[in-house]
Amino acid sequence: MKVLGLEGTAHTISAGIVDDNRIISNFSSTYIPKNGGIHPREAAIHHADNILPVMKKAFEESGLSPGQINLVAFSMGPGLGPCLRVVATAARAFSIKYGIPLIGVNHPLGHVEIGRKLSGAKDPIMLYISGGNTQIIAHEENSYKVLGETMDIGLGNLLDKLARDVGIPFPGGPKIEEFALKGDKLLDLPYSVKGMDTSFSGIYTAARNYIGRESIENICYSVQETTFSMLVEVLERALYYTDKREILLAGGVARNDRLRSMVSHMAKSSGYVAYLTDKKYCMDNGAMIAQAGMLMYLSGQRQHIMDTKVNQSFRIDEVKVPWINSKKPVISNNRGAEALISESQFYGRKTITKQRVEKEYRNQELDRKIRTERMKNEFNLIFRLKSNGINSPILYDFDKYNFTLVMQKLDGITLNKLIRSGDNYMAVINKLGQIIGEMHNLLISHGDLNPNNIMVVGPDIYLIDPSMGKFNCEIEDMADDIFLLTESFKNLYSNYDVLENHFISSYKEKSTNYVEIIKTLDEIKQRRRYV
Ligand SMILES: C[C@@H](O)[C@H](NC(=O)OP(=O)(O)OC[C@H]1O[C@@H](n2cnc3c(N)ncnc32)[C@H](O)[C@@H]1O)C(=O)O
Ligand SMILES: [Fe+2]
Repeated sequence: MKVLGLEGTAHTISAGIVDDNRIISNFSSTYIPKNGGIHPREAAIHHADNILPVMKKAFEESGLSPGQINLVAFSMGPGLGPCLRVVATAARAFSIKYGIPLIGVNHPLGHVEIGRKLSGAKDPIMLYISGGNTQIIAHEENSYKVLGETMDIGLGNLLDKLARDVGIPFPGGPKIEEFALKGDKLLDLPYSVKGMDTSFSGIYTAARNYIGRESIENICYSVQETTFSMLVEVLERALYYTDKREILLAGGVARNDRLRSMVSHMAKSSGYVAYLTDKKYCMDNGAMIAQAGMLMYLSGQRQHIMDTKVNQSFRIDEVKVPWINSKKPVISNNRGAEALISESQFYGRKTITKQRVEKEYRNQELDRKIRTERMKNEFNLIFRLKSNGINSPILYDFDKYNFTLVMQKLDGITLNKLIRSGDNYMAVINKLGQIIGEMHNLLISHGDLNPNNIMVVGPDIYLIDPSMGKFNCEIEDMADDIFLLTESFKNLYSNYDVLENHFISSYKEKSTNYVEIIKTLDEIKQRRRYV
């Protein structure tokens, strides 16, 4: 079948035509703001002025006439309201005029589906990075799940804002990449990873403060090294948790060669296969919308014109994706997300040796800094937890030169496995709420409170790997812990709100500050992109 795709969520208006095998044509026009960021109304005017010319060009290039099209797809969201409405109106008009079906497509779905199509990836972990989004996505059952994402701005947005601060017009990413090639000094920037979530606004503020004091080349270099390392780290964690073997890099920022090489390097050294979307189709384009629309249509999805209302906060996890057959995750035990784990013995006791190995893909100075901090932090926080009566493995040895910790081997099952096995876990959830409440009363946050870091050992619950946690933590850190845990319930269990409610109610029994913490939790949920 032949599908016309129309895209215009933000800066670019584009028309693309695909068939079952290939991209037949694609044509775009990008709005460049005269000053400042994208102005939604001006962008919409640009799109309205240019939608017919780009469609005409796409048809000319394809050699097809509009009457030969079988389906028209358009990006229904997320994006800027006025821009979305221009595209939706054009798509509806085309559908009515030529009497063909109309389908509204989720924009991020377009990015990942064109990437899969062009690269041949089947069931990858996807790192989707654009101006508006930064997400780690994986398919499970009937939809794509967002395993982690930015807690504030998209990485592309950071790059565009930083570029604008030094007088570079949109899109800033490519120019930042050029400058970064000439930088070599790593400036100190916050490294903001929590579980599989990231945040970029603190990095933007810190980077902006270097303007005028450090060279623009070194600022760009440091921003890229830091943010890309964060993303490859969360990508690696996602691969570990899901046990998928393929990686797909998509979205506008995926054009960046340094990022591409870091992802390829990580994949190669860990035995994964990296698929990188063809650079030509990383930025917003009509072909990607056509491709996603075609898959939706072929899987039997139909929309009446009344169902095609634009949705500025449309999320990829709301779409049904039955065309992928993803395997059930199997968690491997011998390789942690960021460390080698081996069974060992310490004076006759069964132990685990955890070594944080060098990550060759990232800047070596940054790598040593992260590994040292994480290892020390894990040691200190486990010690604090245990001395306050919260179960955590006994520590036997610490070798800072080899980045190694030796700790008690726990004979138990992770909460992740327990929930997936369907065994009775409600009592565990209740108890966990109390433990986390007590931990927060001690002003300790865990930093990566996901069900893989919670071990159930007989009647007891143990917390493992608090290496990203904090002592003397803030309310925000505590709320982040709860956010991370309850979000991961969503990916584990369809009745996740039951788990969440049980957890929160037992947490409230113990926490002395829960009113403020829950208030902050609600703010975090609101702050999340496109919620
Ligand atoms: C909702 C939708 O409008 C939005 N689209 C979007 O942000 O445009 P996209 O084309 O996917 O990505 C553009 C971003 O990609 C960045 N970019 C382009 N080339 C780059 C490069 N070589 N290095 C780094 N960033 C680059 C740009 O600076 C810009 O921030 C999205 O996908 O979230
Ligand atoms: Fe995009």
